[in-house]
Amino acid sequence: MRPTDQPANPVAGPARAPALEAELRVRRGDFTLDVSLTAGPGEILALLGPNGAGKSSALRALAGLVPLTGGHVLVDGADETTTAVECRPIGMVFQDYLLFEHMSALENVAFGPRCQGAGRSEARARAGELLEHMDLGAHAQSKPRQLSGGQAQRVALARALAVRPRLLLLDEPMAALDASTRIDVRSRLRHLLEDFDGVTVLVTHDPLDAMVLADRIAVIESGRVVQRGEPAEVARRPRTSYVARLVGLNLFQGRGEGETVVLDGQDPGEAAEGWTPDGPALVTVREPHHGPALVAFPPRAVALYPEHPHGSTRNVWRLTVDGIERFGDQVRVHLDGPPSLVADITPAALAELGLSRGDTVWAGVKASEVECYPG
Ligand SMILES: Nc1ncnc2c1ncn2[C@@H]1O[C@H](COP(=O)(O)OP(=O)(O)OP(=O)(O)O)[C@@H](O)[C@H]1O
Repeated sequence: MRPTDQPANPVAGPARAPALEAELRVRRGDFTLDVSLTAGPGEILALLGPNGAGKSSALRALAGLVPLTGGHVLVDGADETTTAVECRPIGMVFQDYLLFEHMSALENVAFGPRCQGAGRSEARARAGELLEHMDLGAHAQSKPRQLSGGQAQRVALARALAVRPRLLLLDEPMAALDASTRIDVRSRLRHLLEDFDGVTVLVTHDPLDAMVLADRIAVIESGRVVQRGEPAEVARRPRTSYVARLVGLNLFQGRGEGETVVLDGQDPGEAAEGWTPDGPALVTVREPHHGPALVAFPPRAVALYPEHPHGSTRNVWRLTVDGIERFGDQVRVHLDGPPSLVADITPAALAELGLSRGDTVWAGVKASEVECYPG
């Protein structure tokens, strides 16, 4: 039986104030990780980053699977830094789920509670509740090999939640699924975690996972957090070229001088051919900005012209076509600058312009399409 102080919701844990506060310093060979992570009750924090950035190392350090060379891990205010792995209040879902093949789904989920000292019927009752919650009641007696990828993932999630963790660690939980299953599983996972009042830390290198699932994102590159914020903020105002590529924006670094940003490494005095007062090294923005600045705009905001355009477009650069590729129902044109950027245009516009590699073209972006923020 469930202890009387446990809430009826099978996913919720004890009613303490859950939170994560971690400083993680880890050495793995030549690689050093040095990140701080915090998350509030019920929050899903995504660790997003390229291969080898240190995301899994951070997750494993939280779990106690790799030792810290410095820092601490506080869960609900309790210091778990030196707590043995098996005694930490954590649940973990690995990429390949690691379900026990010889056990049924129910037995897999009941395993953790049994290890925690729950009686057989209590553990099975809890496992049954969780499987029902995961919409897997009909599969309780199935062995892992009889389950689809999405079902196996939900059993793994139920198993991780069965120990009533305060910290749920998900390592690339979508990686083993094919593309069509991922879409369904992604939205379902968000829904399943809605009632979990502990902290979830999710590792992914897929920006869509992070955008759809997470309340907050920490972007890790080379063992450091390079950007953190809510998904919409990260998508709108990327701070590194890696993030800009992920969210599909052109990004430049420069210096704000009022409504003009002078791009780094581009001296307006050494303007290239085609220089105009709104020339290649300058970006006009809507709000005045002073000091180090980042400017970002989407490829679809770039219009291409065979001649210098006349009209209200404030940013006009003469660029060279470096490559052309299909991009959904659009065409992506890679342009060599300064500034080097990508433009998404329609196939009809491409045909009209008759562009090919090496051609020069005029690119225009309205100031109202440019996002400018402190660099
Ligand atoms: N067991 C290990 N011993 C030594 N170095 C390791 C070990 N595991 C990982 N590393 C190194 O630590 C660095 C970070 O790896 P980690 O797996 O944490 O990155 P990641 O961001 O999770 O990457 P991926 O997305 O490829 O899984 C890498 O440079 C890797 O080579």
